[in-house]
Amino acid sequence: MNLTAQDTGLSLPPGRSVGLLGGSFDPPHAGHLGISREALRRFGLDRVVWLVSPGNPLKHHGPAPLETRMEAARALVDHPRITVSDAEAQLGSAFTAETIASLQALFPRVRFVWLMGADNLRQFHLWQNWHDILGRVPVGVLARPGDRISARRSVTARIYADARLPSRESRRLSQMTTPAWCFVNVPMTDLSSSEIRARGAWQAAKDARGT
Ligand SMILES: Nc1ncnc2c1ncn2[C@@H]1O[C@H](COP(=O)(O)OP(=O)(O)OP(=O)(O)O)[C@@H](O)[C@H]1O
Ligand SMILES: O=C(O)c1ccc[n+]([C@@H]2O[C@H](COP(=O)([O-])O)[C@@H](O)[C@H]2O)c1
Repeated sequence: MNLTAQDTGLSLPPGRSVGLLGGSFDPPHAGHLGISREALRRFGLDRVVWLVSPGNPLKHHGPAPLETRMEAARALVDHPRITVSDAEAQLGSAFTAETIASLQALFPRVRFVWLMGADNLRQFHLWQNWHDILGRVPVGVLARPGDRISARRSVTARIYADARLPSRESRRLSQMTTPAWCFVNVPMTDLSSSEIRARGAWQAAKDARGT
């Protein structure tokens, strides 16, 4: 990796707490915005970065082109402390553990927190080097309709039960020694990219822009 911190386009001041919300964002929607705002507040973060992924290793559908998803994400984000980034594609990493390791090497004094919806906690133990992710960064999990209970009963939740930070202490998450994770109940939005794709709304938007 010959990339510098500047090449990533991310301006992340040392000492700050930065939440990383990785996703396909195919397309981005109000649910992503909602959990990002809640993560800023509930986990006491200075910034949330949307890491628009080249592709989720566990999903088999080919996502829309990265540039189309980046453009849609930028158009949707309306918050000064939420940033949209294609750093993962620049880093050339397909897996989250690798992405986090690279970002930590580029921004050694930033306190990163991995963010995800409850659906991802349910299958987190299938991710590559998932123990390594939990060893590297605290993980903030946000409620998602239909997944609150299964997430809390997940393999990860059971194996890392002792590393769970009670939700009333969620603002301490970024300061915690790893492994640490915290599940917060937040106002939920019943939106998903797959449902939007199924409705054909994303295709219609892409057609309208000619992409
Ligand atoms: N409505 C939502 N509530 C809570 N978390 C969400 C919501 N939508 C997305 N997320 C979380 O945001 C991150 C990125 O999600 P992603 O881009 O895959 O969107 P998605 O709606 O989950 O897509 P798909 O329907 O294709 O699975 C994931 O951690 C996911 O759990
Ligand atoms: O690293 C892995 O093995 C891995 C497996 C599944 C998902 N992820 C990451 O989880 C994030 C959410 O994925 P998605 O497609 O549900 O939006 C995104 O950043 C993916 O790269 C990562």
